[in-house]
Amino acid sequence: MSNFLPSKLITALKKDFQIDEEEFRRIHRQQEQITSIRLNPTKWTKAFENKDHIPWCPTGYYLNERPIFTLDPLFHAGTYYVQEASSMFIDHIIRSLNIDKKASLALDLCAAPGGKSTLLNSVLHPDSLLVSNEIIKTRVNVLADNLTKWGNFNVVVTNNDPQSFNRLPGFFDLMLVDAPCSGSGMFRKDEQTISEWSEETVNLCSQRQQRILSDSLSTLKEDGILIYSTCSYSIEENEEIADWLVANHDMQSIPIPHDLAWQIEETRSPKFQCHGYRFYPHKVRGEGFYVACFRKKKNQPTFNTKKIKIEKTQLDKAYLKNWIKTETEFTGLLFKDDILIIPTQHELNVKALQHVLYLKKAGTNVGRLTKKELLPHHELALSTAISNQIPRIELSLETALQYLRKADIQLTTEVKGWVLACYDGHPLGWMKILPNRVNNYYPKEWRIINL
Ligand SMILES: C[S@@+](CC[C@H](N)C(=O)[O-])C[C@H]1O[C@@H](n2cnc3c(N)ncnc32)[C@H](O)[C@@H]1O
Repeated sequence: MSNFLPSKLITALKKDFQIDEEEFRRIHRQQEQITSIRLNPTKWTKAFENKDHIPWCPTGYYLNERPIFTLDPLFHAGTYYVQEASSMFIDHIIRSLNIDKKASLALDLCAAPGGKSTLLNSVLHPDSLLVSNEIIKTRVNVLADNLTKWGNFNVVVTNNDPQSFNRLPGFFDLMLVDAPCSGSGMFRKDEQTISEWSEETVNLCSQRQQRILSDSLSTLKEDGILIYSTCSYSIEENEEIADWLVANHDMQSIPIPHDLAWQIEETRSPKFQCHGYRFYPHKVRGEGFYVACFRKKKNQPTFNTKKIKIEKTQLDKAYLKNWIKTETEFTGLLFKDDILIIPTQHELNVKALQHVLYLKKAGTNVGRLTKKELLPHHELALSTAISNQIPRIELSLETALQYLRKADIQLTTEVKGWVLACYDGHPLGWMKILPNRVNNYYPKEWRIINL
């Protein structure tokens, strides 16, 4: 593969960053596949104990081989996310800037499929609200599904153009822009990115990155933090964007303290000496990645939430008490016939978002009220807010896979009615146990096929 690495990129990397060409080519020749996962702290599993830790992320682990994740029920239960190791450095950034110490309103602007959103959702303070946005309609479903599996209800998924966030000036404390890029950092994982790489693509990506940022930066509060990242090696998409942010948007670069033994390269941008962090696969156990942090110094008028009307919800909370953990502070909203729960302290924020954006998902969908009963939603089964009083049935690996294929299940049990199908203690979804059969309520569109 290394012979095909674009020579123009290598020449630029040698000139601008003095990379070791031999080592860079050698690592691309090796075709080593690094597999890494990040555990969900609210759905802890011991299945990966004794694996190597990713040094910059306490919940990140390297696996020795790549299992078929689709055949692992714990994957479907949301106990971990398969994520490239370098990008887990965002966990370290949040902790070293103490962003996790207090509740924040956070926006992940380019969020699908949800790797960094699930990370933010875990590392931010639990009283935070995360808004995960994806512009491309066909990619929003996978983002919403991954956040549903992750299980927290302090999340909203939106499907909007970055420009739409101008309608919420000065709203967010934290904004992550993991921008679409030329993808050279993924050369080892995806050979197609090599043939698609050109200087022209790099320049187009750089223009698009500027457009995305200038279209949306007004939504960040004064003194709010911007984390900007790409999986590109090109200076035009990284350090030059950092300079452009300082020159045009009053952003101030923030250094990130880190352990030198991690072999992450700290760079300085050509004009304003902005701090940036580069991950090279011949130096770290991970793929190519760039990240930089900024504080917004510009005076920024803020969105007036007083404009938002809160209508009294008609929901009788007592009706939900058997389904939701007693300690959960939630507000129930009626959306069409479904009941959604969101954290009480974010009711106004969710209403503000609903006012100006297209919401694909808000909080946890608990289910639908029929005349006779609550028909529980799949989101509730995977939610960390679900009551511990709901009956659970532990399935063997074989039966769990049958369940996930939405096949018929045979069970011998005294329990009747709505039951959580569990694997290794973690809910996978609903079953309804009737006198003569078990109804499998795993969503059709989620079922495992062809395996
Ligand atoms: C690098 S990927 C994001 C990966 C994601 N943050 C994660 O960790 O799983 C970039 C995302 O930006 C989206 N995107 C593409 N063009 C965009 C645009 N013009 N404005 C905003 N987002 C865009 C892509 O659809 C893609 O989902």
